Amino acid sequence: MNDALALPVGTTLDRFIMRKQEDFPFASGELSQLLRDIALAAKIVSREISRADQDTVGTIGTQNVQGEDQQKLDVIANIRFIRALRNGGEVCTIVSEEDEDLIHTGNANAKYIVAMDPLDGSSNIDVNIPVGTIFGIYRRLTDGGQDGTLEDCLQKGTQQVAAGYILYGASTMLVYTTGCGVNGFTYEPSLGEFFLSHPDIKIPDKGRQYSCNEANVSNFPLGIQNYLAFCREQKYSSRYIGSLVADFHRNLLKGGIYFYPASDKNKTGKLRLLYECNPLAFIAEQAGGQATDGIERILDKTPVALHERCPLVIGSSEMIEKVRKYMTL
Ligand SMILES: O=P(O)(O)OC[C@H]1O[C@](O)(COP(=O)(O)O)[C@@H](O)[C@@H]1O
Ligand SMILES: [Mg+2]
Ligand SMILES: [Mg+2]
Repeated sequence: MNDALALPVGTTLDRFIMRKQEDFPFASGELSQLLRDIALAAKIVSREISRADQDTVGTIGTQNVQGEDQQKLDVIANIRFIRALRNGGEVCTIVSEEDEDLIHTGNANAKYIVAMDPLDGSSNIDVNIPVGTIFGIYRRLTDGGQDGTLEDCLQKGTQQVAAGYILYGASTMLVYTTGCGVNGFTYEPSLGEFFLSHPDIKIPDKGRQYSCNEANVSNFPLGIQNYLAFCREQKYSSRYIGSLVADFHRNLLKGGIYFYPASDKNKTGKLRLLYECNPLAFIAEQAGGQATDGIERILDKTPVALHERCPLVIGSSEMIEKVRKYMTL
């Protein structure tokens, strides 16, 4: 039973989390606290992003494990989320896009693992285009008293206990699920609070927008090329911000499809299974949509490496089904 409908728009995130916890008599409050820790880090990063001065704009001269130049805000966001999760005490180990290896927080008895993309849409930071943060939360498999292990971190997306994203756009929004529907909260900086603004989000079964980097189309799988031709025939609108969180968020609210398929340039796609595809796939499905690699359900994939990539096709259910048909013709 999703009780979000019982809580009016304007309810604070804190109150919402508390109310949700009441639905789970055996809940111990640790996941609730973890969600609050994430919201705290989001408020700080939102402030950093809106500053846009020499401390936050530009590259930092280092590369991450993906070989991408790290933007200052990639590193700032990474530090801020790690610090909030460490100080919060509910997370034992973190997987981050910006760190090659596991980050152990020292909270050896903590129950949770977080996989995160601290700053998504890095190529858009310096030009004031919306960027985001993406996170997936798992319960560890191993006993407490030790750091989380690779086994704890390489769980299927179906094992997520919660997932969400923060969108740093015209306003800062936190959208998340704990497996009982999807809710969106808008940040009010002058009050320092997130307020429920989008209760019980449902993605339309069908949309008229598609998002992909068409520059790579010539070496997309034939099924995807044919689906794109279908979208054009249908006179669907092409919308591509180049920030996954922002493109996904628009499609979540209005209906539509985002895809980043495999191509000659990115043999296994570009996006990372653990901290980009799995969290957004959980949200998409909880909102009534779907997420696949073109054919297979993202959440059923068994991860084998922390930073592995996979093709992503995500959004309105009927559009994902259409892609699957084209891909299996
Ligand atoms: O520039 P491209 O190839 O279109 O890729 C854009 C995609 O890459 C990303 O920027 C990858 O995420 P990061 O910025 O976190 O590395 C997505 O947000 C976006 O959808
Ligand atoms: Mg990203
Ligand atoms: Mg990133």
